Amino acid sequence: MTEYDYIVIGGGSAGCVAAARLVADSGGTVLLLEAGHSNRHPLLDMPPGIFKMINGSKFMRYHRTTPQAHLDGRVHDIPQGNVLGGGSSVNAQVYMRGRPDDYDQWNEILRGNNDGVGWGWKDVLPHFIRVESNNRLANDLHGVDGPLQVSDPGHIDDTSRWFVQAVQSLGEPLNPDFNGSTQRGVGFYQFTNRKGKRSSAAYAFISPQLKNPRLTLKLGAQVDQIIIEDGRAVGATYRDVSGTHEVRARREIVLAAGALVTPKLLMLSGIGPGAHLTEHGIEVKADLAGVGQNLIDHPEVPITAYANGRYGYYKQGVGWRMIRNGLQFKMFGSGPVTSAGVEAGAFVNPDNPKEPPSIQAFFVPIVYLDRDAKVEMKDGYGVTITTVVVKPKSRGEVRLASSHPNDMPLVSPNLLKDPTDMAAMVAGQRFFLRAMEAEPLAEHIKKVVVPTPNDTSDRALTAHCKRFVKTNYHPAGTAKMGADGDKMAVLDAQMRVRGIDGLRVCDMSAVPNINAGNTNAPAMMLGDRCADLILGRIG
Ligand SMILES: Cc1cc2nc3c(=O)[nH]c(=O)nc-3n(C[C@H](O)[C@H](O)[C@H](O)COP(=O)(O)OP(=O)(O)OC[C@H]3O[C@@H](n4cnc5c(N)ncnc54)[C@H](O)[C@@H]3O)c2cc1C
Repeated sequence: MTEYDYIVIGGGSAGCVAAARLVADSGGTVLLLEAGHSNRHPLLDMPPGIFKMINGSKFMRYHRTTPQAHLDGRVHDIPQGNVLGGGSSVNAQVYMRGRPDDYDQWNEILRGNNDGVGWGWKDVLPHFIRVESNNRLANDLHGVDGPLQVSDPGHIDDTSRWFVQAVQSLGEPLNPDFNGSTQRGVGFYQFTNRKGKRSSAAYAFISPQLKNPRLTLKLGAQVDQIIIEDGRAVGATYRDVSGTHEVRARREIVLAAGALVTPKLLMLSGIGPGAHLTEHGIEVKADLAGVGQNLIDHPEVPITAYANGRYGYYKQGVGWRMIRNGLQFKMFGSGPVTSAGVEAGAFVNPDNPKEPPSIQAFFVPIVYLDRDAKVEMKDGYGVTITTVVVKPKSRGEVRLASSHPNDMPLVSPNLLKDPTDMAAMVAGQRFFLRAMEAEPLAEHIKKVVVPTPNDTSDRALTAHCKRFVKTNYHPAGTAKMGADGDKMAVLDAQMRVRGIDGLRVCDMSAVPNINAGNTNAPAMMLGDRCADLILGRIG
């Protein structure tokens, strides 16, 4: 049987960062087990490749929700990365951290019994900075020499500029840095790519370590279980094309299989709600009621419109336009191939602009609906604004379908179930329907088709949201850190699984609450911090 000092399970955004740091700084050996494919593929490298993959690709694992009663029984997809780099290899690359108060809230939750480990903004900011290499911003909030390439969009479509101007005409300020001193406003996002190439966790963190003899990377290695002996995590079993293997960890195991699979693996290993495990014939090693609970995701609802001219990215990825764009990129390193397909966005609070933003918006220069949106729409030139509730109150859960590792977990995200989330989303939809009617965007719009703009009553917009709400791809919180007195806490402030030695969780499962914004950068921060905790460099 093979032994390593550390085993990292899941080579996604957090797992790659943690593994790379442990290889570089611990002096020990590290085994990184990743179930998915290699990240070396042109579609993954190209910033807009996501739009070719989102509706069907081997690089994604398509989780399905259970029927959502509050959405009239609808079932929707939750795609997650199935590739080295995880979400960071397939995502839309928007670089976002959230707000300082997101992390100060975690700190409050953990205050009192945190072993001196702070989780406030001042504690996490150094990790964001260390990871980052920004191509425009250099100040006390941004890093310029980290491994992760963060850049302004390589190409900006005219429609994105019209959107930014339209939202300003509604009274929102232009924001040059959504990760700066204030989140509110409209502007152009920054992205985890550079010069037309994605900067995933795989490229930024693992590639530089590939020749390091202390790193062993196994792809296509699906972990089935963590081996627990006498209350300590000592190894894992995984399967690949050559069969089933058992590996051992001398020091620690770090679990980072993502917020939907991490709780499944904990439960398959006997760590979770006792009654639920017993129901599936699994021996209980640690009765932790919180495993799989507290599932948080950002709900997203589209507004789509046809354009009255040949605007946006429709057909830019097929036929002669694809050849022209490819040539432009090869010869000059510019053009649509350098855009992630999303360039502009906004953070607003339609109910009270003086309060922190409640809604994030993404402007997409195509007609864009997910594969499970059951609506007949003709192809054509157009644009989409998706609105996202940034601090949702709804909570869902992940449970086991069976004790068989091949079965996907049962996922119930309960998006928009809490009435305050629905009210925020309806207000967001109403606000951005106005943006579609504001100049200079309005003069290029032929017709808004989803939702029907003729009826913006609460009743009609609520029905629209129930019909179209889907994931913004940010599941989180299913193995949360929490204080000693919190019966639902799975991890302590050092990301250690309560009641089990030698096991930490460092992916988006670990967060007590979701940050107000996209989640790739926070996942990388968690991976970096977990490595520091293991190395004894915090607290
Ligand atoms: C389509 C899409 C678009 C997104 N867009 C953005 C965006 O623009 N900006 C942003 O900031 N965030 C975005 N996100 C979200 C962000 O990428 C994720 O929140 C982040 O990558 C999560 O990191 P993680 O480490 O928690 O999990 P992941 O990155 O999902 O890593 C989990 C890893 O574990 C592996 N794994 C799973 N099961 C097993 C197993 N049994 N054994 C071994 N390995 C296993 C998976 O293959 C995966 O590589 C997007 C996500 C998706 C899917």
